[in-house]
Amino acid sequence: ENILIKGGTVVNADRAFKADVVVKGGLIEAVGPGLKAPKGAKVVDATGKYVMPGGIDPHTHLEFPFMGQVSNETFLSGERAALAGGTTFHIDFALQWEGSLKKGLAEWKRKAQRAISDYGFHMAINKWTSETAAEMAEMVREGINSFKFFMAYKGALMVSDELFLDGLLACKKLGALPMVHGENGDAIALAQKLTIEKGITGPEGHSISRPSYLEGEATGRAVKLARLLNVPLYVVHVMSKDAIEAIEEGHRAGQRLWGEAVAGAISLTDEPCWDPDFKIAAAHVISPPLRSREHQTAVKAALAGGSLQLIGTDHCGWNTTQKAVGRHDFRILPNGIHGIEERLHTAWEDLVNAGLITPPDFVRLTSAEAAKIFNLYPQKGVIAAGSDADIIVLDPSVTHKISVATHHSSLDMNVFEGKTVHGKVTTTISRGRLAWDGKDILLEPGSGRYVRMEPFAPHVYGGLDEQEKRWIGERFPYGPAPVKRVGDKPPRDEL
Ligand SMILES: NC(=O)NCCC(=O)O
Ligand SMILES: [Zn+2]
Repeated sequence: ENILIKGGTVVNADRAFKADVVVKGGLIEAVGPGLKAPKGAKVVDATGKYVMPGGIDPHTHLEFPFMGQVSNETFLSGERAALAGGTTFHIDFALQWEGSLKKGLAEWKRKAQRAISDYGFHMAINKWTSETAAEMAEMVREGINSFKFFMAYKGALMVSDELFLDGLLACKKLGALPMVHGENGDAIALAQKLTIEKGITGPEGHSISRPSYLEGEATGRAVKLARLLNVPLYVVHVMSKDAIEAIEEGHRAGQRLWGEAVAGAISLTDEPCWDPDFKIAAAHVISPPLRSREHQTAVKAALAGGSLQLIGTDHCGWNTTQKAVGRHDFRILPNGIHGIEERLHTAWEDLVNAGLITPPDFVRLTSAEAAKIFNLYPQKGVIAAGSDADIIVLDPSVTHKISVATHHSSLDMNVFEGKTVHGKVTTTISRGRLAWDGKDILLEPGSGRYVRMEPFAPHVYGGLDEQEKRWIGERFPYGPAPVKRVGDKPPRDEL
């Protein structure tokens, strides 16, 4: 498909400028003023609109097997929702399967057979076997450059500090990025038991038993363990002031450290978890939990100020019947909320329209930074000649209300129900294909593509070797050489 996008304002992470964009053969062919339409090209009129790189969602769980069920949102329905909301690439979390990473990857490739957009995988590790380090290397050869470790979910996905440390070292050797879910799983398991014993069994018990300081504690621990080994670290779904402070402390210590906010934490609070209607309360259960307005304000300030660097969703879509399993015990209520379709619209409303960030900041937070971290830049995350033609057109003058009645997700609830947003994605182009025309999704099931992500992303690992060669003392306790003391005999090989 050849496409000319005419008359818009192109927004990249560094600047916004008036330009046309020509798309040919799945790539952006040219960006500049007064471009001519190639033969047979569709013309998209972007006058008065923003032309931006498609959204990259670094955190999704489609068809996620978790807490005894499989989340309802599939690759097909989830990507339809994503494209309608302007997200053209997402990274889904494959899980180690029966102890094997290879089996996990095969299982997630099977799930993605009906995909329609570009996607990639992270791999989560929860067991360390004699095969794990070798399998991690094999995953990197397969195009996975990030591994996730859960400090929460005791008895299921939770890892010990020992496993996490092994994982950090293995990641560093491979040039892969470790990711961490920071919540203290042991303490939460006990707090859950005590909450149930008090007679609190509903969704509010989920929030009560997961206080923000347990998120802060685990995030701080993860940050310090990464500091000990000098390994870059990515903290997923930061929900609290406490976790932000732990990340800021790591930044002050000079660590390579990224913090991800999720759409829900920017636009929602935990108040609905106390709603008398179980359906509404249950729909808002996610881990770490949504929090009070004070924490929401801190998350937005951290995105505006630079302590958090990107926005994902943690999209994990459960239907009300699936959530209903936890009606009398929040410990078995499937955790997770959605956002893959809403993320760009809600972030535009609550960050750009609210005057907290500029349109280029928006592109950095929703697309460019993720592309850099996961080593896809400038293939993705920028409107430039030679880049993948993953493009959105956003009309800032269109107002709409988010609703289950109009969303494209397969879910029967919407946690953003009734929210009015100013600005709408009217066109989405996925790898040069017109994917969304403001009314319909135009792509065929199975036309999606797995995208490899190579290790040693310059944005993450660039210069680390040189840094370590030069470090002495506290920040690099293993070198550069032991102190030679008076009276010590030289080692044998020096005699
Ligand atoms: N976040 C959540 O509640 N569900 C998905 C699993 C995870 O990311 O922790
Ligand atoms: Zn997640």
